[in-house]
Amino acid sequence: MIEQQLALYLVMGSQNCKHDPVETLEKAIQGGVTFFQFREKGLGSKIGKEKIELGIRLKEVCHQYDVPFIVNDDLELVNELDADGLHIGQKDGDMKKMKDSLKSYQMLGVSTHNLDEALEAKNLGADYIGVGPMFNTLTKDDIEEVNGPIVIEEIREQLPNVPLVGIGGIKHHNASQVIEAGANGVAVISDITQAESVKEATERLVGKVIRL
Ligand SMILES: Cc1ncc(COP(=O)(O)OP(=O)(O)O)c(N)n1
Ligand SMILES: Cc1ncsc1CCOP(=O)(O)O
Ligand SMILES: [Mg+2]
Repeated sequence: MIEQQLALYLVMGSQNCKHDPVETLEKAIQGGVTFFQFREKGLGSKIGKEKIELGIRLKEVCHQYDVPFIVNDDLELVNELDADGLHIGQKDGDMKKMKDSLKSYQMLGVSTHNLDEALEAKNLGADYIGVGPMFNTLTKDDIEEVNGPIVIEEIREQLPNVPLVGIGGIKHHNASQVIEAGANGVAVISDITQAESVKEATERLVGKVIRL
């Protein structure tokens, strides 16, 4: 189930959006987004009450279309919004503690950059693993080295059944490389959030990630 849901994963905060964030999410879901992460972070992002209010509206949109609503980094916000899960990176705290703090219906996603981190994340009970950066990106300024879809191939060889998603610099013209390497899906920010037509940009990506 989660393997199919990960097909087209939108990661987004208001700071990423060319248009209104709630509209952006709705159009993206109508275009084919299947999984969502609220990542309100960095320059221009909302904080405090405004962040919570935006989270509430984005979760409503997700649930209207049966799309899981995941929160980036912040366990407190997961609880406040009763999100469907938490996504954490290697520097976001004790993975085991985070996993244990979640409710049984909440998923844990973990960011990794190589096979060793993926094996550790799997052992600690990650429900899915993000791998990146696949390609160069200007969206996140503290990215690790770009090693490309080959890292997905290495992880897939050792972990044939783990739900995997690639992230970083993924656009409609390179998304199929990530899927062919063995990912269940791609996670995207700017190719969708910066598009003039969010729905059309999403539809272009769908064509590259759905296995026929
Ligand atoms: C699906 C997915 N994969 C990777 C990341 C990156 O997480 P992290 O390294 O913790 O960086 P931030 O996103 O917190 O800046 C992600 N968010 N989602
Ligand atoms: C959150 C994150 N984690 C690794 S790269 C990245 C940014 C992805 O953004 P884009 O899809 O615009 O390259
Ligand atoms: Mg993080």
